Amino acid sequence: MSQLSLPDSVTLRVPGSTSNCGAGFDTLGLALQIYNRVTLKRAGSGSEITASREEDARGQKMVETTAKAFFAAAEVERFGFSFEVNGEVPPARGLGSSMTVIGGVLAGLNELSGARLSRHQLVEIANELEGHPDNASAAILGGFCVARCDPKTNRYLGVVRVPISDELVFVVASPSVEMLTKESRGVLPERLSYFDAVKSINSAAFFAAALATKDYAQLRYAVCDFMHEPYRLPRIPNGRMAIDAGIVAGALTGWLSGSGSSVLCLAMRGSEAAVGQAMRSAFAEVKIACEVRTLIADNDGLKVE
Ligand SMILES: Nc1ncnc2c1ncn2[C@@H]1O[C@H](COP(=O)(O)OP(=O)(O)OP(=O)(O)O)[C@@H](O)[C@H]1O
Ligand SMILES: N[C@@H](CCO)C(=O)O
Repeated sequence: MSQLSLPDSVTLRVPGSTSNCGAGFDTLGLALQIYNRVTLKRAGSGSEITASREEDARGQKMVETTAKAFFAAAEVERFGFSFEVNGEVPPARGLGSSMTVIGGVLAGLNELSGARLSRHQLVEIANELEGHPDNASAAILGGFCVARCDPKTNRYLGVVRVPISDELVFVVASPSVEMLTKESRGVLPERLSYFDAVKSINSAAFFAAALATKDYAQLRYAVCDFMHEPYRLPRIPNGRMAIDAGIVAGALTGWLSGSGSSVLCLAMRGSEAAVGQAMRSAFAEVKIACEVRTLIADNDGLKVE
């Protein structure tokens, strides 16, 4: 592509996502139809990166780090740009907000520079930045993603991606408390008991196979995690109760979304009102306000608008 035909401005629509899906820690990710839009505008000169508005400043460091990684990987000359992030994905609630920013910046710079990195190359860079490929693969590629990394280097190696039917709904309760992934990873233990690992692998493998083959009846109570939820969920008052109440009200199963603070129930279409009400009531018992959203899966991943 000639330099002359490159755009000066680009907007990316990037889906939020739920990751881990219980025991698929750092491995399973599922894109949801809730979006942020990341707009990048090339600066007239220089290599400065600036937030377009005051409210975008919280993303400054993340955008700078992402841009640095992009320019290095794409081997293109750095240029300055401004950025803004708009949309519905609540920050620090376990719905992949950071990946909407990282994915949007990577794909945006790909467009502005004409570098033409593939989507899998973008996932590879995003995985290096975040340290895990679950949200990265879901946000960039869409659908339900089982992502694989090199066990020695943690380099992203590839993904098995399954589109998810809109018969399934994801009822997400986001309590009013922010939970940063960095802090939420800090509460995890250094070691895991052998049989906690065995039980977790059993649940993650069963869940992925049942979802991929649309054997939905077998998803009931299918999520049992011993890797991260026992350490994180107690930090969210009535978080476990909200998931259990959703299941009693008709959901198939549920989990802590990403690193929290949202909790999520997976249900067949039609039961979302009862499930949402039950989840909201569980948080109301401990006087925690929460926003309840009923979402379906996004099967497209990020898009240039
Ligand atoms: N709309 C936004 N504008 C700018 N930066 C944002 C925005 N949303 C999120 N961020 C950045 O992402 C950080 C939150 O990322 P974090 O990984 O802690 O949570 P998350 O991505 O919402 O959750 P999870 O990774 O568990 O799904 C914020 O501190 C901020 O730096
Ligand atoms: N797998 C990650 C997702 C959050 O980005 C975690 O649970 O920490």
